Amino acid sequence: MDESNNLILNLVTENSSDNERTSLRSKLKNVGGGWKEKKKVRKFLKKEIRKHSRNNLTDKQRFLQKSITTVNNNESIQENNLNSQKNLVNKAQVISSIFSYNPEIPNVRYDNNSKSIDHKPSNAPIDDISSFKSMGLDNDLVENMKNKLGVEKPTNIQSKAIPVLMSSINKNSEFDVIVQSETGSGKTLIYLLPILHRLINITIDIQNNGLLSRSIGTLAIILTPTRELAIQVVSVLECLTNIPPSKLTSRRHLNHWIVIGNVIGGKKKQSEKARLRKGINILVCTPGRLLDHLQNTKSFLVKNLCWLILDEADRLLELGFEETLQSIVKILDEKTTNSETKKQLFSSSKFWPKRRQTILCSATLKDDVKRLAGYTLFNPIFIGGKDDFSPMEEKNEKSTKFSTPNQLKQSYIITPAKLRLVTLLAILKLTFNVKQNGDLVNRKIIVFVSCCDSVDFHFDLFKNAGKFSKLDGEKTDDDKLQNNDQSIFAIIPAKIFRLHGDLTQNIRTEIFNEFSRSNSGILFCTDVAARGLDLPDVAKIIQYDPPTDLKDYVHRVGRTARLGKEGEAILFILPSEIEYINILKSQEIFAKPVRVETILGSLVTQNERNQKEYEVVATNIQLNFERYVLSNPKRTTLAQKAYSSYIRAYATHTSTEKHIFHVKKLHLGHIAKSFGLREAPSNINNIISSKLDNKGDHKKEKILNKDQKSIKKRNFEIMNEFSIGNYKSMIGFFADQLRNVLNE
Ligand SMILES: Nc1ncnc2c1ncn2[C@@H]1O[C@H](COP(=O)(O)OP(=O)(O)OP(=O)(O)O)[C@@H](O)[C@H]1O
Repeated sequence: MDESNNLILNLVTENSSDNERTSLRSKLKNVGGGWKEKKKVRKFLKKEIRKHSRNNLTDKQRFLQKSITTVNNNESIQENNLNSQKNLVNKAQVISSIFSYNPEIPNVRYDNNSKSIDHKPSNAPIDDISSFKSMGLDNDLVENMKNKLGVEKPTNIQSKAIPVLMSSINKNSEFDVIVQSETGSGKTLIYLLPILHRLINITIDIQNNGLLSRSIGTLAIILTPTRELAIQVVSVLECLTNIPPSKLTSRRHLNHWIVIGNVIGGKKKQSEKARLRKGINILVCTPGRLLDHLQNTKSFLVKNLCWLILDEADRLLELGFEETLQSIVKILDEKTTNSETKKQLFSSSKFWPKRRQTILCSATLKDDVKRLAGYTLFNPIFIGGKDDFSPMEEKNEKSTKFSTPNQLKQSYIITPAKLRLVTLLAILKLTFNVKQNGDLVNRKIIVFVSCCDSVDFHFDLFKNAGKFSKLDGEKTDDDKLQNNDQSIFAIIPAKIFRLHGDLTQNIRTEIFNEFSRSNSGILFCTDVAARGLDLPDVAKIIQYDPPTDLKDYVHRVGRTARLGKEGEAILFILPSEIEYINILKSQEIFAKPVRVETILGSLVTQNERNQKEYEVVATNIQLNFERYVLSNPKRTTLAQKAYSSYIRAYATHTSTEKHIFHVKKLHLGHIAKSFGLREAPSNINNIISSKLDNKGDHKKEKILNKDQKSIKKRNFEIMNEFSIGNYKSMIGFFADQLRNVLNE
């Protein structure tokens, strides 16, 4: 007995290391005697641990421990296991604060002298003599744009690209165009305005001869990678084409025959077929649904197609889309051959294109342009925001860097995994705590995470955890002590939203519209919201998980600082991911470091900050989160799923970044904390290993092959809707990863 006693006194202190605890565990296993004797020893040990730990605690630590004890007492999960020696050790681990055993934060320069940022907006409308009218665009169209969209002066890229597209009207040739420019610089209008200008003038040229009606079929197809973007483009088109009737006879009808519509999946195909049969002249669509209709809807008329637009072209090229895109182009080539009637129609006005024109645009068109151009474009001209326009060959010689708007303030915060959740809360609190004329200012924030399950988890946590003790728990003394922290949740006066590819289309559309319209809110989302979405007045982007592809960094931060407006973006990285900052620098993306202590310090007053009182408050917040997560099996499952999907999504970083973002580098226990869990779920590999257990090599290979095939089949469905990291959908992916490891 004495021996055991010494053992405990030596090992279980607040500062005892993991090794020491492990050694205790192994020694306890060796306690001899019958079960009664063992039970006695264990009981004694538990008592001694508590006594000793209590004696060694400072006031602050005692407060923390008290909170934890209350939490544990309330939690059946913990209680069920209380008698096992294994949990005695785990319990000691729980006591360790989120501020201990964290990896060292790499030394970075926190001064403000790092490369100064040119704050002059780079994507704003330009203040010179150029105007939409001087580009030759139709007067009524320009007026309508001014009245309906408030657009008067072109942006830099618009003043470059629109005249190029317009110039082909009077030439005997048509050229394909690639447009690359910053996010929020107005690329949508670049391709829409010239098309509408032509259609209006065609209407004027050949009115009353019966050729123009919606039954002419689809004249323009605009392809977008997400349904939300398609819906957005349709709404811009509807504004632009809704031109009031003119008194002038020649212009009276203008574009009354132009029908706009979308086919985007997630809706009944039958109703889409019926609309296509009647005729949709400008069709906005996602690739999968378009291909489906091209293959299966006989009445879908594309023989007169004049324009093919690939919005966010590089994304359309990525995994799951490229094959679809090639099939689309092939079918369109076959179906748009010249016939006599078509020749007759096209000779009726000089505004008809001489041949089908293709336009590509994105903020991140780089090396993939050549590949894409190979099968979609003919002799294209490249127009860049910063470069002057040049032929494609020249463009391929240059290596274009990604560019983000000049006025965008970018920063990063190196946060140990255990501190992530409280740091996120502190940033949100800081952002919403800004006052103007005595009132809290409204803010819209987007928080990007890597997977759908993580969106669901954070959405639920930030929506409900603050109300938790009032709703679910009885008020204890500790709750009273924590009252201060309850107000921390309450201080976020914003509605919480979520958006990811796993939600039904109706809900997605509803959320997208509501967040668009509201002037305050926090949107947790996957990269489904990264591309092309024009959500007005977003003040800040938080990349809580770094993107798995550098391009997505540019698109994510591009949801703010649009059209010359100000904006902020902050990136969370783990200490092990610091090299990512060099990757950003190599692309001339300069972010300034922010100290995690500064952010957490904002949770308390200036004075308390100096005494590190914020550690107490932050630990308490974390405890609230954990208590919320563990209080109900559904919430625990949500957290576990989010944790597992996070790990899987982490494994999808591109090969060039694998040395930075490697699952092996993650401390799983610490990551679990960031999902409000006290330990890493042990079933992370179970999904795959249970499938493989007790199977011979041949069978294992068969299972992996099956998974491989099914993931390919699902590629389009899953990847194009950005639902990566969904717990179920990633099983196949994980099998793929496992195969790679086995092959290595
Ligand atoms: N010249 C302009 N003046 C004022 N507003 C404009 C102008 N051009 C476009 N806009 C508006 O700016 C917003 C952003 O435009 P758009 O979505 O086309 O940008 P983008 O370059 O395609 O961005 P992203 O790369 O993120 O897709 C839209 O609301 C659009 O109506």
